[in-house]
Amino acid sequence: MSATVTVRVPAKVNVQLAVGAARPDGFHDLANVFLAVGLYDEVTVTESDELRVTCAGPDAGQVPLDRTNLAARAALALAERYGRRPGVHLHIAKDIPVAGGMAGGSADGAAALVACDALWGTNASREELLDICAELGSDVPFSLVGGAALGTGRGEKLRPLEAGGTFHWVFAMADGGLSTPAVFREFDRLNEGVRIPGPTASDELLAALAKGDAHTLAGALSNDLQPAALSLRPSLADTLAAGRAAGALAGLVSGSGPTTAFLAADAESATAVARALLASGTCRAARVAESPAVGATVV
Ligand SMILES: C[C@@](CO)(OP(=O)(O)O)[C@H](O)COP(=O)(O)OP(=O)(O)OC[C@H]1O[C@@H](n2ccc(N)nc2=O)[C@H](O)[C@@H]1O
Ligand SMILES: Nc1ncnc2c1ncn2[C@@H]1O[C@H](COP(=O)(O)OP(=O)(O)O)[C@@H](O)[C@H]1O
Repeated sequence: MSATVTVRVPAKVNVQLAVGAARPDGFHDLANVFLAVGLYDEVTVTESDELRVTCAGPDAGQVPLDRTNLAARAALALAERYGRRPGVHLHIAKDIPVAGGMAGGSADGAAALVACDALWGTNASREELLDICAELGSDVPFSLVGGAALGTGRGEKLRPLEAGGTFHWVFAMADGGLSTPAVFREFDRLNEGVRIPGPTASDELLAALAKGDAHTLAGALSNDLQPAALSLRPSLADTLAAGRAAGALAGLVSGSGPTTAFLAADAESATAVARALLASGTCRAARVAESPAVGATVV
């Protein structure tokens, strides 16, 4: 048992996000094809008198440092389950955009859980950790496992998927975030009176993912939340147009947005698309990243 543990955890993009009708509990059933991408946060935990959260990085000012922080909630949940005092300092080195549709908060929750488990020597089983993750949020279990997975239910029930080869992405970060509940509410408003079929994953998309075929994957990318995100943030249409004009195979809103994701044919093309996106003035930053990436890992 060491006095400090650091865990690295990736962001995600949803290569397919099929959304069903609102459930009585307010959530939506999903067919959520998650892919972990190589943009990372790092969470470092150290023994401390009391629970404390600090955060560094360009978006750090937007991260809550109280007990609503998902990293703090994860530490509290594990401590409660094992009858421990949650005395830790959690430091988040944040590179994943905040409220960007890339599951940054979920990533920090999963990372803190793995880090506290190692620091405290609780040796929780994978199933227990996944259980706690699902209590923390719909996206948190995927941040733990990484790679590629199909999330059903509200996204928390995972089936690992094969992802052959490396995919090259460009992420265009927008100014400000979008609230996930607000985007789901806008989805409901836009679909009022519409009969929404049960969400299912596309066989073509899963086959392209398994083969590592970027061109076919590009044609199959889809996000049912995109119209809602565009309705709340119309300027994202300009970013999508700029990325496509710059030679991306395809572009889409990442999850609930407002980050937009572009699939490129190769690393060279990704670099060119990122440069053109930044020059277009339609985003605040453009970053290249590869997928798949491994889930929360002690470093
Ligand atoms: C949309 C997605 C796609 O992966 O990601 P983001 O874009 O936020 O990263 C996820 O479904 C977000 O998951 P997560 O951010 O963990 O959401 P949660 O904390 O579980 O739920 C926040 C709120 O979002 C709505 N919500 C979330 C998941 C779901 N399947 N149906 C919903 O309607 C509900 O209003 C819920 O109260
Ligand atoms: N560790 C964290 N990092 C970022 N945001 C957090 C964290 N913990 C709680 N939050 C809250 O969660 C909200 C959603 O953030 P985030 O997970 O980054 O985006 P998204 O749900 O779009 O993927 C933030 O606006 C913030 O209030």
